[in-house]
Amino acid sequence: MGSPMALNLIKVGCDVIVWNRTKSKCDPLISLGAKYSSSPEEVAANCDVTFAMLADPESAIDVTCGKNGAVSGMGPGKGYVDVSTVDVATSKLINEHIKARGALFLEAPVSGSKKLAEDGQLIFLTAGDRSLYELVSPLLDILGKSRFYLGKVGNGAAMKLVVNMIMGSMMASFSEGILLSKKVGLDPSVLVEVVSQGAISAPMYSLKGPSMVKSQYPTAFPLKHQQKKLMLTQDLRLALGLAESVSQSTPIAAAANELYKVAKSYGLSDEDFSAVIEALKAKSQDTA
Ligand SMILES: NC(=O)C1=CN([C@@H]2O[C@H](COP(=O)(O)OP(=O)(O)OC[C@H]3O[C@@H](n4cnc5c(N)ncnc54)[C@H](OP(=O)(O)O)[C@@H]3O)[C@@H](O)[C@H]2O)C=CC1
Ligand SMILES: O=CC(=O)O
Repeated sequence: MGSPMALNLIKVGCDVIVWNRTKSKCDPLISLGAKYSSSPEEVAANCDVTFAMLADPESAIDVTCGKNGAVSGMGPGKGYVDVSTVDVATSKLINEHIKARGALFLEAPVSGSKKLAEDGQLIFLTAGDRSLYELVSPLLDILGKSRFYLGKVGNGAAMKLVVNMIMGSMMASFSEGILLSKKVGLDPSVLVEVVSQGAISAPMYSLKGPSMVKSQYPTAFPLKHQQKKLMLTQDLRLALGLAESVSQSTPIAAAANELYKVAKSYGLSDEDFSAVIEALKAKSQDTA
């Protein structure tokens, strides 16, 4: 997600300095004009505004607050925008560390997949320092199609987790429908078409349904990332934690989460999250 976002900034002529743990992934950006710094600290020291796009809460904290982390390069007049998906507590922790250096902080997780990042069509769910939000709005408008300012730090993270919780449950339910339609002798491709025309139509169903019917799961939002955690399961887990923290019952999301865990155990971590349907196929065979 970070690469296409940086690329879009380079394309419009922004001065971009990049860092990534695996440096080779910066090379295409460097060849297109980005400069490279050897640590998050150096990036932050050399930039007015630093964007972070990291896998999960652990890496977001490490890259910000760890050794040679971005915090060490921050200071008054600078801003830190974390666009990673993290939980509320992580975002608040990062905010505290950035603020302690006299800098501004904005959390800005994104809704949208790799293709939407490439196309500059992300949706930003921001919260934190309003003045930083206003300062970076022109950049967010290059990277995305809409932006929401949601108030105090934590609200952006919470909104992102709620959205992905709904998405995870929707995909699990859609998978059940595809398999049930097939089992009762219907053509699941027709089901996808019917759904696309009605009140429950969703771009996600129209986009992923045709390949799910063919048991293909071209990866857009991976079931997992390199660290062997399920990306969506991570988001569902964080969303369930959020619900728990306010005693909100979320039985549908909890059931969906179990399915994603089964999908992982079937070795589907590298596939798109729509591969959760395979977990249901396997379950049906188990009980046949
Ligand atoms: N993919 C998607 O469709 C969407 C993803 N998101 C969110 O965006 C974020 C990034 O996702 P995505 O780009 O797909 O994930 P990737 O796995 O492709 O990228 C993760 C990034 O985090 C870095 N990273 C991971 N662990 C560490 C660590 N311990 N220290 C330093 N760097 C680390 C990786 O570095 P390295 O290259 O060295 O491994 C890489 O740059 C996640 O929070 C995800 O939930 C949000 C919306 C959509
Ligand atoms: O986080 C994933 C997305 O599609 O949004």
